Parts: sequence; C-alpha cells; structure tokens
Amino acid sequence: MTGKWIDISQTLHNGIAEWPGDTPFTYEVAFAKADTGSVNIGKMTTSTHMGTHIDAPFHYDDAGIKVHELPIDVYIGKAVVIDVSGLDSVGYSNLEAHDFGGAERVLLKTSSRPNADVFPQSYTVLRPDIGPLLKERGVKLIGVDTPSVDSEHSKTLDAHHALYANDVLILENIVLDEVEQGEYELIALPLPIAGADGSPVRAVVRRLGK
Ligand SMILES: N[C@@H](CC(=O)c1ccccc1NC=O)C(=O)O
Ligand SMILES: [Zn+2]
Ligand SMILES: [Zn+2]
Repeated sequence: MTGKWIDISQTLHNGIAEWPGDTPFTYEVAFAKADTGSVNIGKMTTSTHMGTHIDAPFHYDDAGIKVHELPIDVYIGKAVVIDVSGLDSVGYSNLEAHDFGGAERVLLKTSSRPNADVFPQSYTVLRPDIGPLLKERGVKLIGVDTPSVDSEHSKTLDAHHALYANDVLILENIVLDEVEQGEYELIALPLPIAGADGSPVRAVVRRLGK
C-alpha cells in the first residue's frame, strides 16, 4: 500500500531567499495578454541553486559532469527519510546504526531551516565522513532540508567533495516538515539544462508499504 504524493519542494516566488550574494528569484509577466491579444507570457530569473534543486558535479569541479549529463535514474526511486533533527552536524556516527532498507537515496530531516524566505543564520551541515558510509551502503543521492551540505562560509566545501569522492549526488532545500521517518518513493527530476551546474527540481515523495 503506497501513500499519497507529498510535495517536498520549496515554492519559487518573488521573496524566496537566495544564497547570500547569489541571483535572486524573480517572476514577472513580460508580455501581457492585453498587449499580445492572446496570451500572458512570463519571464523568470533565478540562480541554479534557488529553492529545491540538485547540484551537478560541475558546481564544485570544473571537470565535473553537468546537469544534462546526470544519470536520471538517481532522481527516481526508493528513498529513506531519516530524522536527524537537533544536530549541528551529521556524519558517520549519526547514521551507521540506521537501516537504509537498501534505498539508494537518503533524505535527511534536520529541521534546521524552517522558512524558505529567510536565509538561516545557521543550519545543520554534513561531516565529510558521511561519504564513505553512504558509498558502503550503495547510496547514490543525499537530500537535505538545508541550503547546502556545507556551511555558508565554507570555501573548501569538504562535504560536497567527500560526497563527490564517494559517487553521491546532492539534492538541497527539500521540505520535510510533513514527512516522517520511513521508506518512500522519490521523484526529483532536474531540468535538461545544457552545461549547467545545478537545476531546480519539483521533488515529491510517497510512503512505501506500512
Ligand atoms: N546550494 C549551493 C550553495 C552554494 O554553494 C552557493 C550558491 C551560490 C553562491 C555561492 C555558493 N557557495 C559558495 O560560495 C550549494 O551547492 O551548496
Ligand atoms: Zn546547490
Ligand atoms: Zn550543494
């Protein structure tokens, strides 16, 4: 018995918080129906790291694959949601006792970024030793309900690089407020943006079994 689909995507709207210094999100009606006589046509500007999105390795490695080259199957399939709320950081020791149920996708509920319209003063980050654990368990995608797997001021991006070194792709800014720990089916498809470092996704989950 599978549950109903739950949207775990931040809403993109004028006012959603961008990464400090990055491109804000804007939507406007560029051509109004009153003028075109037939249709309203919108115009949008955004960072590729706005809202719920995925990182392509090109984001942190000039030689990394780009969004249009990503293996699309990574973004569809069984995922396990693990509640790690209340921690400053998450690493090997926090996850080793958890049974991932064979899921190739792990979504971490840190509850450290309650409001998409405010860039958080702080949020839970990943420790690099999470990389080898995820690889050992056959995990291909890590999702977080935070703006990044590294801290805001990190320049070395140790968590990004540890995940990259262990063949784990990254999904950021998911919304897990209505999602309890357990096994789910995830769909979080990137757009086919040629040459890109990241892409917005519409991420959804539905409970498996139970
Ligand atoms: N979501 C991004 C945040 C990020 O790293 C970032 C985004 C815009 C401008 C700078 C960034 N990072 C470091 O300077 C990430 O992949 O972690
Ligand atoms: Zn990102
Ligand atoms: Zn990232």
